[in-house]
Amino acid sequence: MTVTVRGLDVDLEGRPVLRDVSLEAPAGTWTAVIGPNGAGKSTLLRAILGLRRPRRGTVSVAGADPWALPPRRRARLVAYAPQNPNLPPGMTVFDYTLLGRSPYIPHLGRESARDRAVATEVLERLDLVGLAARPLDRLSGGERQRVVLARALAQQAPVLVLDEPTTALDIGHQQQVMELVDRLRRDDGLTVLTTIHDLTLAGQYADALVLLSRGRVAASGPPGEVLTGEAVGAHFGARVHVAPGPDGRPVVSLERSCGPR
Ligand SMILES: Nc1ncnc2c1ncn2[C@@H]1O[C@H](COP(=O)(O)OP(=O)(O)OP(=O)(O)O)[C@@H](O)[C@H]1O
Repeated sequence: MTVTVRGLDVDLEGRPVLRDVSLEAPAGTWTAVIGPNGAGKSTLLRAILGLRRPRRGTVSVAGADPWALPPRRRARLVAYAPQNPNLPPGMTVFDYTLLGRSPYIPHLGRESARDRAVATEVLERLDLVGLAARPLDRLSGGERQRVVLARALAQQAPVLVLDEPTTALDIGHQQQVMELVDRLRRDDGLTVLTTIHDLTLAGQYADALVLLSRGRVAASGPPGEVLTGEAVGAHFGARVHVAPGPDGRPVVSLERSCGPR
């Protein structure tokens, strides 16, 4: 399902946070929104989720305005793994994952065997089965992050929105999560939108990058075009070396200044 944003302005507490932002994420593609802290990346995702009302411009998910959709219909269309979710202490990993099935469970009804099977399968795919009975407040940071992703995947929505999905993960789990999302994108045609600070990881997995800077799109397109040393220098204030990796996608490394030892 295609996600389209056109000429979006969002204000928060009377301050402009997004200005004239446009992007198009065709069905079955992965778009990564990158940019420095405070650039407006999470706000853009929240506008796409229908959680922030634009001052101007439009958002369309599969032709629908997410702001206007009833929450259950919206949740069947778009799944979201936030950066800092509210995790009810005491709730188990399995029950939290099962919350992803809420849009399919009738009001005052109970989850079905299929809902439980979907939750179990997602936990298996994320290496979390051994933690299924563990309360959320007794997990490591990386385990918590994978559980939040598990809940979003259990939602089985055609659009997956992930806000910084790998920040707390070790390199093995980063690869596991990125590969899993990429497989779902290819096999089930999911449209993936993610913010991500690791520019090399963004360039490796995304079909397109959108570089946000001070609330505006500074560049967008294939990773090799967006991730240049000049752009990273200008918008992140970082000195980096960008070179094509083995697969031709850009690898971004920090350049250390050569001072006296
Ligand atoms: N609820 C809010 N009310 C007012 N201002 C907000 C609110 N949430 C975020 N902002 C401001 O909006 C701007 C964009 O924030 P946002 O969280 O979208 O940035 P970001 O690019 O995701 O940053 P980061 O990389 O640090 O997560 C920031 O200046 C932030 O202080």
